[in-house]
Amino acid sequence: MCIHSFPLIQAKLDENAENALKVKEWEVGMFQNEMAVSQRIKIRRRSPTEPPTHYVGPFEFQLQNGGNTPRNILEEIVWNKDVEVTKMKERMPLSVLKKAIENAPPTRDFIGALKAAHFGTKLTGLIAEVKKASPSKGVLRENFDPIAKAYEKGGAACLSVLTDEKYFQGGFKNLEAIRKAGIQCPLLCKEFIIDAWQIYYARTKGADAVLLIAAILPDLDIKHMTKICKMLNMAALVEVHDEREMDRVLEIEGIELIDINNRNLETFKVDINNTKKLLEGERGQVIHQKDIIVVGESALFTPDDIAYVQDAGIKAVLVGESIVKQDEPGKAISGLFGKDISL
Ligand SMILES: O=C(O)c1ccccc1NCC(=O)[C@H](O)[C@H](O)COP(=O)(O)O
Repeated sequence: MCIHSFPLIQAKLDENAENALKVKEWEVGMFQNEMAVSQRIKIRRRSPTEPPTHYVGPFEFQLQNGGNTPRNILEEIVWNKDVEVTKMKERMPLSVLKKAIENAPPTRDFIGALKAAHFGTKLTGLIAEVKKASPSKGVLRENFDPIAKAYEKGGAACLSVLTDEKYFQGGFKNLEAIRKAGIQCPLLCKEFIIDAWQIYYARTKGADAVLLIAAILPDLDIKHMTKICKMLNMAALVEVHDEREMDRVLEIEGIELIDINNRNLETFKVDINNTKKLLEGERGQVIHQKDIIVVGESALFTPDDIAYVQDAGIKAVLVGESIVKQDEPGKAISGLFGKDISL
């Protein structure tokens, strides 16, 4: 019997084929991408003037000329990341990473650590960031070798480690070194993830969680990557900056951890009111119903800042600059919270 006798099955097959095609189109950056536009993602995956090297079905891509300068820093980072990841994938195919993961030590429970910190103390759990430099602030700290230990001693629940070399002077070597130094805190790989391969790679380097940025990933990618994280026993911290991104992410099933970035990654403008704005009204209710842990991120400098975002409904904060720049980062944590949170 022919499949056309079963219209429902045929419809499902058509839908799957259409989804697969959409993913492919997204991956090869077709026409600045219909799908990205429909989700109002302004960040293009790669420079539109690169030579067409991909095919979808019978069609060869004719990428349009023009607009080959990144429109903002985030787009520039993503275009560079695309080139970097393509080269890394050639050197280290997924099959090699999967083999390495088979023998890797188990991951640590990132979400569990944040919940324990929050529900144990009723304070916000701290994700302390190991960040040498950033595009907006330049070099923040020359030497941060002992900083992870100081953070842990100072009461951090988890650590965030920048692994991008070009823009943040970070690296996977830092992630590996921190893991090998006997740090117990779960580790977030703070990267610009545009390809699922990077999640496997992060896992081989000791990450317990990865960052997925809604401004650069369409829903299908977030969905797919979240599933990969679950499969690898890792947490996915999904970053949003505006209402549109928050609404998209709240529609995706299985999201457990959302981070509201107070920094606009296209303009560098920071505003901690952003956290409050995105948690108000119906969005806050949905987050509560779905039992999602929300992290407040960027530009948090004082106990008043922490109290403000906590009152808005966040359960954890991700903090870089205000503690990484201090001579004694452990003590800086107490200063930030207005009390010793290591007890
Ligand atoms: O900080 C930047 O300049 C930046 C530019 C482009 C993409 C990401 C960027 N930063 C990542 C972050 O948002 C921060 O590292 C993180 O939120 C911590 O912020 P802070 O406590 O203000 O250092």
